[in-house]
Amino acid sequence: MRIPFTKMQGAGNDFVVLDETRGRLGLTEAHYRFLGDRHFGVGADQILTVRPSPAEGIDFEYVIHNADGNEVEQCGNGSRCFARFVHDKGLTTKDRIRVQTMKGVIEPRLNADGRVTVDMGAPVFALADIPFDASGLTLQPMGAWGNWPLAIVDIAPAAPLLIATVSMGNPHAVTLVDNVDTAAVATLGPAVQANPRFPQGVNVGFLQVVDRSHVRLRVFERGVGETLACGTGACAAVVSGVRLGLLDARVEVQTHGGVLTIEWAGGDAPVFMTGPATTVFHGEIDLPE
Ligand SMILES: N[C@H](CCC[C@H](N)C(=O)O)C(=O)O
Repeated sequence: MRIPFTKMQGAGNDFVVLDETRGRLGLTEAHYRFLGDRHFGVGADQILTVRPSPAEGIDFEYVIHNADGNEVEQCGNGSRCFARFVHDKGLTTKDRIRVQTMKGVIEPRLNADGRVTVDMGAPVFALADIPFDASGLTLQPMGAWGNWPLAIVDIAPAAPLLIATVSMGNPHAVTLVDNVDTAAVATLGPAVQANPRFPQGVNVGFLQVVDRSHVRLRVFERGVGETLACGTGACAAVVSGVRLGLLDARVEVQTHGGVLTIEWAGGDAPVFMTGPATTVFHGEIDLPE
């Protein structure tokens, strides 16, 4: 079956975008893996599928699959590209779009400067909702780490790693590093992901605080590996930094793929993410049977 697609990227996090507003394509997990494959398919970190409104007051549904073929709850950079896609394709004339994802409703807004701002909803900290299995762990105030539970996860090589866990709809573990350029992303990322205390896996963020309104971030993403940027990861990192008393309410996040601006007023306030959304090319591809 030959299908049309649009290749997009947001701060270097790249996507294949599919339009199912006029009917389902009936893709399998293997098809999503093929589309994400950088050698045998198109190549992307995630595959985003746009579907019609599922309910009154919602404009679209948006389904996200990682390159490994698994469906996931949320994608921040993808939500900006989704908004650019439906607007540029004439599927909506709205600049503020309400869209249902697996884990809630988010609201991207197209700005005059070409960037997109997304209300990503409020962060979730309850460990069971990450989910993180804290059984047998002693969670206690960790001095400078503030007075909120921090998971100490014994990660080989035999060194307890301090991480902050938070959900933006999808699971995140954030750890502080002195310099993202020398952080052991390729080894610690998979090690944290493999830890059985994350029963649904986890995106692992490596956060370097430059000052109270500027950070650098690398993320080893669930289902992909390290990406050039991770939108929900940037949200999770800034939220963790604010809760640790290290960051102000508006932070510029420098990633390998570009800059994201994250704003969070604390508590139950929603997290706002602003960043680029770029169409790279349109194409067609024959899917393997
Ligand atoms: N890998 C993530 C999904 C994509 C997140 C990322 N690309 C973003 O921009 O938020 C997960 O499995 O939860």
